[in-house]
Amino acid sequence: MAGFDDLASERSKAQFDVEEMKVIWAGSRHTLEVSDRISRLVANDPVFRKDTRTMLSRKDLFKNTLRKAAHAWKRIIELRLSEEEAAELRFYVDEPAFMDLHWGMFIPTIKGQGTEEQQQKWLPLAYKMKIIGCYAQTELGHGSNVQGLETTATFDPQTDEFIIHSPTLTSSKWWPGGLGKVSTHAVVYGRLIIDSKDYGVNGFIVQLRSLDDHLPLPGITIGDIGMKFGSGAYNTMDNGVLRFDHVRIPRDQMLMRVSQVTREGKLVQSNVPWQLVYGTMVYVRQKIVSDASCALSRAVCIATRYSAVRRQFGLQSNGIETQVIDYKTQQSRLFPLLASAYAFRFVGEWLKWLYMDVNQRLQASDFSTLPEAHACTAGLKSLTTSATADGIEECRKLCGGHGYLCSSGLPELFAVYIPACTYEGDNIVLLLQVARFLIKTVSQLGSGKEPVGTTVYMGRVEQLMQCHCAVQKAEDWLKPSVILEAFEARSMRMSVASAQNLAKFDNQEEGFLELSADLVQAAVAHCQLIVVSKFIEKLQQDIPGKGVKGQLEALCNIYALFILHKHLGDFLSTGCITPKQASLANAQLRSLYSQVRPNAIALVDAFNYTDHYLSSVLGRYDGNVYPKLYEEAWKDPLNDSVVPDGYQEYIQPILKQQLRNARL
Ligand SMILES: CCCCCCCCCC/C=C\CCCCC/C=C/C(=O)SCCNC(=O)CCNC(=O)[C@H](O)C(C)(C)COP(=O)(O)OP(=O)(O)OC[C@H]1O[C@@H](n2cnc3c(N)ncnc32)[C@H](O)[C@@H]1OP(=O)(O)O
Ligand SMILES: Cc1cc2nc3c(=O)[nH]c(=O)nc-3n(C[C@H](O)[C@H](O)[C@H](O)COP(=O)(O)OP(=O)(O)OC[C@H]3O[C@@H](n4cnc5c(N)ncnc54)[C@H](O)[C@@H]3O)c2cc1C
Repeated sequence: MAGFDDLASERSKAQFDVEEMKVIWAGSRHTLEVSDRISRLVANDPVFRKDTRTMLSRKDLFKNTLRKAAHAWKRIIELRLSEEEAAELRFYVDEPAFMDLHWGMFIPTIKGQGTEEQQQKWLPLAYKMKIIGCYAQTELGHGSNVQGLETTATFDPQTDEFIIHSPTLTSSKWWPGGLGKVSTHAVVYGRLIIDSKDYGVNGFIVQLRSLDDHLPLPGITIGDIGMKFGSGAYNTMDNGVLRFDHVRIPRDQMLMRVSQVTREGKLVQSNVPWQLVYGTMVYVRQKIVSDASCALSRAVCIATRYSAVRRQFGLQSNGIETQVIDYKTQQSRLFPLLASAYAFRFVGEWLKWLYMDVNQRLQASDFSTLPEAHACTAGLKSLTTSATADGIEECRKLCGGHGYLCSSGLPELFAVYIPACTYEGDNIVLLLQVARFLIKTVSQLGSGKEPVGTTVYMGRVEQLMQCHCAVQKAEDWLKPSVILEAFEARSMRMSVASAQNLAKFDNQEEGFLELSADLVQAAVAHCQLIVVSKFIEKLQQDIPGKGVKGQLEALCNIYALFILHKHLGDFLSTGCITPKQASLANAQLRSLYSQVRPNAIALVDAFNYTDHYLSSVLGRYDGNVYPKLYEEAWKDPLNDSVVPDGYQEYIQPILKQQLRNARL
């Protein structure tokens, strides 16, 4: 049987220790053990089946999600799972649901923006799921522009309460996940008004529904905002609409870590920067970067396995056609995505560390690294989600016609993933934040304030503005120092050029708007440098296992040279490399593809995904694609009857020419 033999033979060709690569991918032996155990637990539980998801009506789909969420919670309690194991279980259940927002945003917001007392009051309730919360920031009229939110929270000194109100239609909360049908509580972002004075946006804990009968509390109008892109996909989530009509909450339900309102109605600022009100977004953006490597690797795993099973043209002497993975065009589209999945994994790991480091500093009242953390999370969220969304679609095309079938798993993965380019900050809006940070850094060069963190390279501005790439032969592109210098010089020169162009404007804000398309490109260049440099740093660690390091080096070089090839215009126009060096990079890339080719299947096996998680007939571990595709087709409800419903009303009259006769 084609698929079985092909994948078995591919696996036997691997030149590295797959089990050790699994550890590298997972992050540690411990994480691998947990994710392996929990993914199998989910895969073997019939309640977590997901093969009918794309065929259910919205109501049935949603109820099924509720059933799975309740079952997941039951299993978490029964098995006494740790926080880490519970998070893995929710991940492998693989269905966007209110739980994501409760655990992923509501709880972190209370932890990050609540005082000690507020945490003590609310967190135990939330941890035990006695209340279910969501994150209600975006409104019908404003999402990106958080300072433009219109919901008001007016302090009433008579009663020691805030009055939460939606003064306009556009102030309706719109989009929050989990809000539409499930959440009992929300962190609501609104304008703090004291004595008619507007103190800007803050977070408030508001109860939305009765804990007895789930009905909305007085003054609250609430519902789901309707069907979203694709079948199944994100429609398991109840993204909601919410309006307040003078709803009163006690004063102590304003999240008061950043600023406090006293009983007398005085606003007291604590020593933490006001930007901490935006802290949950930084936390989630960091998570989204790790999630990007999961979504991309999932699509790549499907496309790689299928490319080894699928054969087209080129009869060989043994009468067998060529595996499509052997076509150079297939490799040049697929292997950069494989390399990107690994690159995003490692930059995600680093970003997690950076976030923890910033958090520890914040506890010790050191706020110095917050701007860098904001820029890195915003930029990398944008870079990785855009590349992943495009990458999933490319994987669909790599699978030819069968990739368009829901049973390939790719259409739903694409539909569920693409909003990541929008939620937690539109990707362009976020890159503009990075650009502001870069322009600020460039403007401070020479002022005595040394660039820090990921902008340290900018301290070598003179060298980077003048350096010439030393590549003379294709293999020179394999040297990490050569790659790093080219990426640093490109980023430096693009930022400096943007800053110089900006300086020509009398009004900096106007200049920023006028040059924003170029500024976005400079931000992308900086973020790509971060990804490349973190991959290179990873390779400097001790990497055990036969051949593992060699494979990762090849992937790192593929990622870097692919980006160089894709953005050749930047590298050439800034004079970082010559056209001859560009063509040597291309030759090296081709040679790297040949190096990865025999290891491709093993490199995707190292993700350690179960067939349940992949939910793809094309990506099956055993490669048994054709019989399963055939089998899946017959499961479609349209095939329940041989003659379709509607035959007599709509097909028969055409065939019998009754319709034409009626018109004549
Ligand atoms: C097949 C089935 C598969 C199923 C898979 C299921 C898997 C599920 C896995 C899901 C994974 C993740 C789940 C995600 C769920 C997502 C739910 C979505 C939630 C949301 O979207 S919540 C809403 C998010 N909203 C936004 O992000 C809004 C974006 N806008 C902003 O962030 C800001 O308004 C702004 C930054 C764009 C601008 O703000 P503004 O106040 O105008 O500020 P500026 O004037 O520009 O800046 C002022 C200074 O503040 C600094 N700053 C800005 N932001 C921050 C920050 N966050 N932290 C620190 N500092 C910040 C800025 O740099 C300026 O500083 P300066 O004065 O220059 O020094
Ligand atoms: C599936 C999904 C789940 C979500 N979940 C939540 C949730 O749980 N809680 C919550 O509060 N919100 C949630 N959101 C809302 C989400 O955070 C916002 O949609 C997002 O921040 C983008 O804001 P917007 O919709 O206002 O886009 P807009 O800002 O209106 O963007 C429209 C266009 O304008 C451009 N644009 C906007 N501003 C600028 C600028 N300054 N310069 C240049 N171009 C600009 C953008 O690039 C984009 O092309 C969710 C959204 C989705 C799609």
